[in-house]
Amino acid sequence: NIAFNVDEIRKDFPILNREVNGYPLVYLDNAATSQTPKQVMDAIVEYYSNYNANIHRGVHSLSQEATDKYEGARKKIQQHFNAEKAHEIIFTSGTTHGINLVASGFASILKKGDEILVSALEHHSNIVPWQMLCEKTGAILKVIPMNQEGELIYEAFEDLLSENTKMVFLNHVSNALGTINPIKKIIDKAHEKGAAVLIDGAQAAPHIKADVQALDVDFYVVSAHKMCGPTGVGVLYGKEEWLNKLPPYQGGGEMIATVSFEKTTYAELPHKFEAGTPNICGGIAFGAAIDYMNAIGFEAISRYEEELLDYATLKLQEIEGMKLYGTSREKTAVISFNIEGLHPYDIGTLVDKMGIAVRTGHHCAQPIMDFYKIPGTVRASFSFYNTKDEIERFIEAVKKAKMMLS
Ligand SMILES: Cc1ncc(COP(=O)(O)O)c(CNc2co[nH]c2=O)c1O
Repeated sequence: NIAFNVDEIRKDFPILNREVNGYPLVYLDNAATSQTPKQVMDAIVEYYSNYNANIHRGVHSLSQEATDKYEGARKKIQQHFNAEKAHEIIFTSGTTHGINLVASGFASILKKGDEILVSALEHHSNIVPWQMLCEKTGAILKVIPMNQEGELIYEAFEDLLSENTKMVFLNHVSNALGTINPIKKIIDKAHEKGAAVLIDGAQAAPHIKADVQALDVDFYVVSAHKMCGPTGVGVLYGKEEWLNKLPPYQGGGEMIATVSFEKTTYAELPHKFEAGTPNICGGIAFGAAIDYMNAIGFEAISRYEEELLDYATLKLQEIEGMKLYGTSREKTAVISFNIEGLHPYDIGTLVDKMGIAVRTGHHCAQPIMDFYKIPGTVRASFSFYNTKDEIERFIEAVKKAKMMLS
């Protein structure tokens, strides 16, 4: 890994030099989407400049080149997540697509009265597909509760588990609070009851290098745009045994072996789940993003982001009326907060006038806001290319916004 030098790293992100409302941009909305280094942009330009062609089955050289690069990216992603086989990596359009693919597949497995467990910390994209599945199958959705610190209550999870539990799904990291969930413990416990586990890794992927074999997880989903890649592409990792049990998600080209009006047979993994022309460039650029982050190193990224988180937390807590949500000791560099008597939306709008980009609202995690009985929060989420100077500007802007609103 290269020595961690944030000033050198920032040179890879042209957008960080721009101004917003006459101020230098301070981008602290990384949990929504990360910024894109020029190494990833170069991979996109290179694809469309030199080897854009439709993949698989093409007999011409350009198609073979594009296919090799696309399948090469799949292998890179397989190695990154330490999947046993490349065909356990299914390209998707992102986390939401991956979750819907699995939930849809379980419609042919679950029956009335089966139970599926979801955590209270989930993003809507890891709640709604499962509610739709329950509507279809008569399965019962049960919720693993959270505590005031924004952590799952493990004992309650154990109590909810029963012989009827067929699936457990939760995020590796909460997008609204930053809480890192004890997923290995949960996976092992769920497997004791024979339940399959899907982990939503969208928010973990930019901070933690998940090892799917060590976790023994059944499904793990991520989006490229959370980890320096482009939007519109992600992957679903699934254990081969599980992916072979699920029916195809979409019908069309690529996902078939033979088609006749009498009978159609489906392709082997991974193509069974990859109908139609995929986001070829997106998949290749995702591979470039993984190379980029691994060159810096997740250990170095994690250490640096922890420094940023501790510093920002300390400085925010100096502000009178500050209330932080998500105070687990195990968390990534995400801070959700409110200031007594002020609406998060007003704070977010005012700091934007000073060039600071944060997100306000329920963050597609309304059950968490309901738990805390609040309409939403201001969420600042940091990445390895943010600096302490930017945190100081952010804190000053919050203080100024508070003054203007009081
Ligand atoms: C935990 C989690 N799961 C799933 C998703 C959906 O990912 P997508 O399919 O790539 O959209 C998100 C996106 N989270 C956010 C998107 O904008 N602000 C956020 O916090 C997320 O944070």
